[in-house]
Amino acid sequence: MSGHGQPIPMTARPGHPLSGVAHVPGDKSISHRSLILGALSVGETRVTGLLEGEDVLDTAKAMRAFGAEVEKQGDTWSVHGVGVGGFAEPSDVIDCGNSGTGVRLVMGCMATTAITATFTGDASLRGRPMGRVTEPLALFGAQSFGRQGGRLPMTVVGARDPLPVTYALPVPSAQVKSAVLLAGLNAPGETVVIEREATRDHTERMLRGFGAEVRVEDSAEGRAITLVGQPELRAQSIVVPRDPSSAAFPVCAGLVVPGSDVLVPNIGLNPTRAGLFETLREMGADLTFEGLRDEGGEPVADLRARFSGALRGVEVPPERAASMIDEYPILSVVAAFAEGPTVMRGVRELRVKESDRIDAMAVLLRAAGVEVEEGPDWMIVHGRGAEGVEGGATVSTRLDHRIAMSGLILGMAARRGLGIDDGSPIATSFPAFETLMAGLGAALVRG
Ligand SMILES: O=C(O)C1=C[C@@H](OP(=O)(O)O)[C@@H](O)[C@H](O)C1
Ligand SMILES: C=C(OP(=O)(O)O)C(=O)O
Repeated sequence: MSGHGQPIPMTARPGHPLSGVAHVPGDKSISHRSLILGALSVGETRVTGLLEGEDVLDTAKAMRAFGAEVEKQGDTWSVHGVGVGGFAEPSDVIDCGNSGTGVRLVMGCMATTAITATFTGDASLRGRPMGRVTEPLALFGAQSFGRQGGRLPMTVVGARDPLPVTYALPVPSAQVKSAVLLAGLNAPGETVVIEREATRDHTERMLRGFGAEVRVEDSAEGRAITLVGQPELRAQSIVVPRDPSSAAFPVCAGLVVPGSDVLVPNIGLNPTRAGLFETLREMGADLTFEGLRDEGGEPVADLRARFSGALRGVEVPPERAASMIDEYPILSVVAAFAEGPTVMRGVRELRVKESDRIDAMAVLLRAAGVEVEEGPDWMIVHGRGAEGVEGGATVSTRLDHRIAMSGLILGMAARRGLGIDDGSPIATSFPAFETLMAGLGAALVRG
């Protein structure tokens, strides 16, 4: 839904150690893909553990607009798909709200069907670049007409006789990779995407799970993913794992709030998503993976985060960026409490998320008394270590859920707490955040 209603000012105060068990919601990336691949399949896909955040609910609405039946029955979501190439033309504008993943993946999966759809979103999404998706979609024969700079609202006219495509990603983006692969579903022959840096691989894995033929080969140019077009996707039963990007918030809170001991069970540690946890361990965090096991071919563990007061700054390897791209805002909060500088390079993509996250975090941390340096694709946070973080400010969250949650966690550990002007975007990815953090003992108030 465009817009988030009334802003919800919130304040986090220090002095309360966090303890207990935090069950975070379902993975956002896998939730979007479950609905989309279910809608492109023949038969009924049943999904449990779906993230019921605004981003994913907007994708559910979009799938209904293209003709799939999507409904919730008890704890299970049911999707009756229309099959590859079976999308109907929506009768109204598709509003993807705050979700880059939603709009880019849905554009991909309609772009090789002879229908037209117009997309929009909230003020944040209308400011984000769509050319990165419409350029490869044009190679299939799709046309697009948007605002200047490739911005929403945008109309996509699907290709009548799509051609298969070979495309080398110019940016490390799983959203672009996925849009091209989803478009390739309804093109004859083989569609190939080549990525220099491995990004999250849920689309490849799930396409295989739904019965498509997907090959992955490593070559000198990078990772080549080949999809054989026009498969009949078969409906599946999906259990969505819990989201490591949401787990990052209670985990990092446990590391920076004195006296804390927090358990976050059942978190997927797919290597294309787990870069933050590796980085935190390099910083000397008391973070353990309990009951490490294999579930559905992916490593899963219960994460236990304990405050130790012994965090040190590190240099995050740029090649790790894709595996923790959504976690830099909360990492920069942990870095503020560590001893010495934390250097983050190769993070240009942060500038085109729900907000310019380098700028948003630099402004937030400086307002809290932390020194930050930044450049086009880098940021250095000068950790305060034993001196502690002052806090005390009220900062703008810029329609960005991750900035909002990162600000509140900083406030739980800073001497004078921290206020945010609007916590409403948190509902896009983590609607239970406030209740869950309060359940651990955090002092969070509205206003
Ligand atoms: O494919 C996905 O589900 C996502 C990919 C990432 O975006 P990019 O692929 O644009 O980096 C990430 O930031 C987003 O939250 C989810
Ligand atoms: C970048 C994010 O999401 P999206 O691109 O789907 O809006 C995010 O959740 O941090």
